[in-house]
Amino acid sequence: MVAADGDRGAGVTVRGYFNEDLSPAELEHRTRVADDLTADVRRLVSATVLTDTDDDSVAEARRHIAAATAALQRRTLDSDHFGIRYNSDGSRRHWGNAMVGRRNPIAPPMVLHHDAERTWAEFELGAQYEGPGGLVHGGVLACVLDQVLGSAAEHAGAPGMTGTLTIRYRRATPLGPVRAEGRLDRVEGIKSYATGSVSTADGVTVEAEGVFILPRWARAADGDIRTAGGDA
Ligand SMILES: CCCCCCCC/C=C\CCCCCCCC(=O)SCCNC(=O)CCNC(=O)[C@H](O)C(C)(C)COP(=O)(O)OP(=O)(O)OC[C@H]1O[C@@H](n2cnc3c(N)ncnc32)[C@H](O)[C@@H]1OP(=O)(O)O
Repeated sequence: MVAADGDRGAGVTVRGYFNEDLSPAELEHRTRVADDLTADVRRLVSATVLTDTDDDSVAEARRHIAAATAALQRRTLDSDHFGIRYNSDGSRRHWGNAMVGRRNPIAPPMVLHHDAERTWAEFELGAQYEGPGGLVHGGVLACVLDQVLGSAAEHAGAPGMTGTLTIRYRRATPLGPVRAEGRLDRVEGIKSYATGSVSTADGVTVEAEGVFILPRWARAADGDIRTAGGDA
């Protein structure tokens, strides 16, 4: 495994990977704490968008939020990002990820499932993801598809950074439950080609194609990161 933010030699620096061996009990504990906290903050974000209460109640809420922020900041990570934290057995935590991070209230969250052919997630895009009135923001849908297609490529053993993502918005996507899915279509050397879609109960609303490229620094990493195991 590569070292945290380490120099890989030959000038190759990999940011954002932290070896942090956690026991199963500690990992289970941290997972529960993270899930509860993140769910609370997600409710707060949604309530912020949808509140129609009086000024005194807003002022009261703001005092509580300031106190909650101060409590969380009593001790913080040594880095300015969560990164990819991994155990030596290869299991990884992407808890800061904007789409799937379990410690990130910005993430919808999408829980990804995989089978031999596809990666998919079924989840809710609520009021905080609005673009046009009552509809999901197109950039959010691009984010969702970036993640699902990228994860499909990664899960199929051909990970890469997004080189090109092409999105076709076929119909508007109403806020509410959606399904996103992606699959790896083919691999050409360091480039993985994936396709996928977002759909609602009424059918496909968005289609996407992505080219995911194994970056130079990962090619130099002797497959260390590429061969890492599953997510926690
Ligand atoms: C185990 C290893 C892990 C590897 C890393 C995986 C990380 C992800 C893992 C898991 C994914 C989970 C899901 C994640 C989902 C979200 C992903 C994101 O949000 S990623 C952030 C947004 N994307 C960027 O920030 C990229 C910024 N761009 C770059 O870093 C480089 O430009 C990069 C890596 C795309 C290519 O740079 P070069 O230096 O490695 O490669 P050169 O030598 O320039 O090009 C190689 C080949 O690729 C083509 N190419 C280059 N850029 C292209 C592009 N944008 N589109 C299409 N082809 C491109 C070139 O024409 C060349 O092709 P020819 O060999 O000549 O056939």
